[in-house]
Parts: sequence; structure tokens; C-alpha cells
Amino acid sequence: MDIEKVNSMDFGEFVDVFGNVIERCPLIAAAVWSQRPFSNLEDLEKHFFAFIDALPQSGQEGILRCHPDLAGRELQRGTLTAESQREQRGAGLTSLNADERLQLAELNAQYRARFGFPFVLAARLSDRAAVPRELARRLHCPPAQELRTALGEVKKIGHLRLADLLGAEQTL
Ligand SMILES: NC(=O)N[C@H]1NC(=O)NC1=O
Repeated sequence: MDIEKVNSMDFGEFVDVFGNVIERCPLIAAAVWSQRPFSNLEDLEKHFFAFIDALPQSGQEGILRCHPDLAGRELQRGTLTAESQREQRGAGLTSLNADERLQLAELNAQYRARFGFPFVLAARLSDRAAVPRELARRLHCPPAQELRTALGEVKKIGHLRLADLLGAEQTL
């Protein structure tokens, strides 16, 4: 899909196509549509990220809370979004054994209890061994730093999803 096609989309089509660039936050795509025309993928992405950066902390935490746990209940139940399902499968999180699942569930619960939002990581840039390692490391970070790190991961996920949609080379 090229940028002219993106710029020609009406509101409904744009939100249908880009509504999950930020997981379960179609409101962001709805707001970004008003900023068209976009000059290229980077420009489009800039508007998604600027919206996130402009939110108060409560809104930024709200975005994080829209993310499903990695290897969590939604993965077991098959209720993930298509994008999240693909990302978690790609990282090998669909083929964990019972012990690995339990270990991640415990770390996810500890993380959520400490920070008040779920652990977010761009699964496509990670793998089943690195996820629990990174979770255990970030569990000990100061809350303000951790919020920044988590939002950085949201942006990495969004960048990869946008690049998929526009068929661009994926560089980070
Ligand atoms: N919790 C969490 O990081 N979830 C996200 N990560 C990712 O790559 N896809 C997701 O849904």
C-alpha cells in the first residue's frame, strides 16, 4: 500500500486499517486521520507517536493497559488480536511448556502489582528465552523509567505494524 492510497482513505477505512497499530487503541488512528495528508511512512508514524507523547501519564498508562499479557490468558483462550497473536507466535510464546508459562505468569503478576500496568515488550524483536529475562530485569527499574521504556516498546510494536501495512523495509 502506498502513501497516496493512505491519503485517499475515508475515516472509516483508515480506522479499519490502522486501528490496531497501537494495540486496541483505535482512537489514536481516529485522531491521526485528521492530520492527513501524510508525506510518507515516517510522517504517518510521527503522528501516532506524537499523540502518545502528548497524553497525560494516565492516558499513557491506559495505552499500556490495553495490551494483553505476553503468553497470558488471552493467548490460551485464543482471544488476542490477529497482530498480537502473530507477534507472540513469532517469539515462540505459543509453544511454551507448563513450567515456562507458569514462570511468565508469575513474573507478569509481580510486574503488574509493582507498576499498575502490564509488562509490554515488542515480542517480534525478542524470543521465548529473552522475554522472562527482560521481564525480571525491568521489574526492578524505577517506575518513571519503566513507563518510558514500556512506551518505547509500544512504539516499536507500532513501527513494525505500520511497516507491515505499508510494505516497507523494517528497520529500527
Ligand atoms: N504485553 C505485550 O507486550 N504485548 C504486546 N507485545 C507484542 O509484541 N504484541 C503484543 O500484544
